[in-house]
Amino acid sequence: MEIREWCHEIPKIELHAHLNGSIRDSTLLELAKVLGEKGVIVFEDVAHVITKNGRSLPECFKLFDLYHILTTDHGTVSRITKEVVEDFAAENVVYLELRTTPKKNEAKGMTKQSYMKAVIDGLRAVDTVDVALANSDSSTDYCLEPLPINDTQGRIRRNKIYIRLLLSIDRRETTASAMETVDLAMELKDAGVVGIDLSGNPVVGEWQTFIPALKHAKQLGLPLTLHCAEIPNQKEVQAMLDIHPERIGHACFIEEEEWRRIKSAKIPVEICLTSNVRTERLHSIDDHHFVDLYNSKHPLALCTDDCGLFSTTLSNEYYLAASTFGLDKGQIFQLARSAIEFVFADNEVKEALRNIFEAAERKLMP
Ligand SMILES: CNc1ncnc2c1ncn2[C@@H]1O[C@H](COP(=O)(O)O)[C@@H](O)[C@H]1O
Ligand SMILES: [Zn+2]
Repeated sequence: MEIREWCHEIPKIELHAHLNGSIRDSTLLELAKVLGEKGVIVFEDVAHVITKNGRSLPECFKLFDLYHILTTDHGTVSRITKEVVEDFAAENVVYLELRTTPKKNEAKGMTKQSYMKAVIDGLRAVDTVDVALANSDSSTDYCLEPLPINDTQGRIRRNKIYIRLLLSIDRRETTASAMETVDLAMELKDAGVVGIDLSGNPVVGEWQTFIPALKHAKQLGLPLTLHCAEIPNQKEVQAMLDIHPERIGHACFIEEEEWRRIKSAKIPVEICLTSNVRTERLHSIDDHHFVDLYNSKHPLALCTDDCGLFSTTLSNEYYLAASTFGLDKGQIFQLARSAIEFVFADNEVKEALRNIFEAAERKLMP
């Protein structure tokens, strides 16, 4: 089997995917058309931006503001969640930690709670794959059991995807708003929320603003993953490491001294190759810090970040790593499997994932 196809076939774990960055282009265009007809936006202007290829980091954040206009109602939030999960499942992603920023929108009668309910409703509506969402020790309220479906030959065939949610704090938020998100994450623990992310435009916001909420999360036992060093900011990186995050994302502009800390604390790094290349975080993919981390056996996981925005898939990220850095099938499989150890879900899920990879190894490894 060709390596590209094989990267699609192997089970994969996605740890860094933003809901609104993972929307299908076709859905965005459809939503834009409706809002265009209502006169809320000018469709032609928006269509041009959605289908554009290269995107600088500042352009990405402008685009997110547009996405959020397109997706601000409960029904649309449920729809995009359902589609995003189905798309990841179609890439043989067996565990997805999906992150999203709970949003308040008074005009739409939306609260952070009702936004998250819409996300969870979207997970319930998934019908191409079995969704395992509830923590094993929780009530069965959120246990999702969609009906079996037939494959093209009429046989009943179901794949299963484990989903866990991370609630994101946007760097534009106030301390009070960030605190509210952490409390909501705690409330929704039984519904599959397993941690907190800090994301948003890296040139926006002061680190001090987020400290109370991040410390609060720590005290509540919620693991943290932080968007770290997407732009050079050594002071902030140091402060981020002081808070002992369970994982970090990107880590593009890290000085030697901080790498030493990250490596000695073995903090897993979520690597987003296409995202970093597209947003011009490095001169060439050959210079990516993946190489140093991989060679020094540092814990890392390949992730998509925003598969819609960057027109990628997790299979493609594995193929990119294989073809750029010369990894063979055995190394790629091991890389995919190693991500089990960095998921925020409990040991029971980790054990189930180990079994999935063991079965896949027998089937797919030469
Ligand atoms: C490209 N690198 C990135 N760096 C930082 N934050 C990013 C990001 N990509 C996405 N987001 C964050 O995720 C939000 C969209 O998903 P949700 O509305 O939460 O579902 C963006 O508004 C931004 O805050
Ligand atoms: Zn991200």
